[in-house]
Amino acid sequence: MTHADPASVRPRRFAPQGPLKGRIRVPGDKSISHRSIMLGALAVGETRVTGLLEGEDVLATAAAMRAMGATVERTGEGAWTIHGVGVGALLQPKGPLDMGNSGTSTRLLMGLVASHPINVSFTGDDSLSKRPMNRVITPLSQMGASFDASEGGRLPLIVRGASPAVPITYTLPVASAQVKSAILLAGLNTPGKTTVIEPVPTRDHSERMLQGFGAELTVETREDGARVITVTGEAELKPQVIDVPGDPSSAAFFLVAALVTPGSDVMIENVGLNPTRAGLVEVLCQMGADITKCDERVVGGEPVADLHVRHSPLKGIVVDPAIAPSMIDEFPALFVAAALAEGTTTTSGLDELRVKESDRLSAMATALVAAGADVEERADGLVIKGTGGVPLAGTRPGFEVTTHLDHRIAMAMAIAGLASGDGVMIDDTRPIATSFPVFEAMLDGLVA
Ligand SMILES: O=C(O)C1=C[C@@H](OP(=O)(O)O)[C@@H](O)[C@H](O)C1
Ligand SMILES: C=C(OP(=O)(O)O)C(=O)O
Repeated sequence: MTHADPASVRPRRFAPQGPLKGRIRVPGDKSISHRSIMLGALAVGETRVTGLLEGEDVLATAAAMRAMGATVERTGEGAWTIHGVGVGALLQPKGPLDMGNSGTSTRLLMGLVASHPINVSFTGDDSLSKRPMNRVITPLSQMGASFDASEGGRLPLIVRGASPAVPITYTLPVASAQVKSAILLAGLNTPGKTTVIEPVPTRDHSERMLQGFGAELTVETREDGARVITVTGEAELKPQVIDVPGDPSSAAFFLVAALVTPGSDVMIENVGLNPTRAGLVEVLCQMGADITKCDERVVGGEPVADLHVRHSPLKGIVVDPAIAPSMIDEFPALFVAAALAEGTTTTSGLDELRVKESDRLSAMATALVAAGADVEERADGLVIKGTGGVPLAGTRPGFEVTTHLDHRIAMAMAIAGLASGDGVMIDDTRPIATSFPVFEAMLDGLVA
């Protein structure tokens, strides 16, 4: 999709609606879907995946793995089979790999390519081309790969893989599961042991899935809380059958929508609640949310539950910055909840939000103020004085929220529209398809 094409933008006003009622099942987890395809493409034999997220980001990963030799086929809704090439056997793609809007595809695939004897060119849309890649270029260069990147370490860029690559021990300077995963994936085809030390735990889907595919991978937690993750290279991965749980980052929008819309009562089925992802539910409960975890179970090696959520009066809190990595993509949704809560919500330690698909601190502050909220933007967080449940005014006629090619800004502000007097006008809903193509249909179904 070319988000940049002005002729095809899809603006929409999200109007106030009655209560949200019913049961929904959000699509599969984006992080796990990317990794299922990548590891399936490296295992010899047939990997079968169900519940795969068929969003544009994951489709970009699928296309890239095909271009490097794997067979990746859709067999039904969310059902995919992958025949991998084996670790070390990725092929030189014929042209550039278009990563679209997806940071995860880009950084993880840069890791995979870095230890293969191939040269790969990566391109992306305007949003992705602004995002920092030096965070992966630095460790992957230490492993022997070389890079021709655009100014400031950005896309478009070329990765020249090293063969053999050199194992490293690397301490993450930023809390980033993408950087961690890029190094571990590079380590798969590197002789010896590659170690990543993460001072602050981040989502651990790569570790879980690498172990599931049979890689030799150990995780130790040091006394200071840092995690030391070591993968042994020249691995042989065994194909798997994977059922992808629902994405908590997608469920987040419906949790907040139900909480802020009077009379709402919604069951969200099959939501992944890996502790490295479940921060939002904890923070919302601290704010007074009525959320019950039902039928807790394990799906695809990940903890899962059905979440029963009912409209609740929320109160503002000071959000502990230590919880940020476990809800890093959920802050846009949380900011909307804060705008409708009683009292002040203070967030900090969120510098990473400035380098996502957009600068999410600035984009959300601007958007919420335009919708009538009281927001102060600080260097590393937002301070939001809530209305105590009184609907926001909504955007003025002729004004629209700019989503900056950022799906999460679009969805968060769509939810704000439900709890507003005049609704919220969004400039372009197309970015939503990167992570949650059925978002609007699901929302429209719940308020019908
Ligand atoms: O590893 C992943 O799948 C992801 C890691 C996070 O990014 P960072 O590693 O940049 O924090 C997150 O924001 C992104 O949506 C998905
Ligand atoms: C940051 C996100 O994704 P990515 O980094 O993969 O573009 C996101 O989905 O919120």
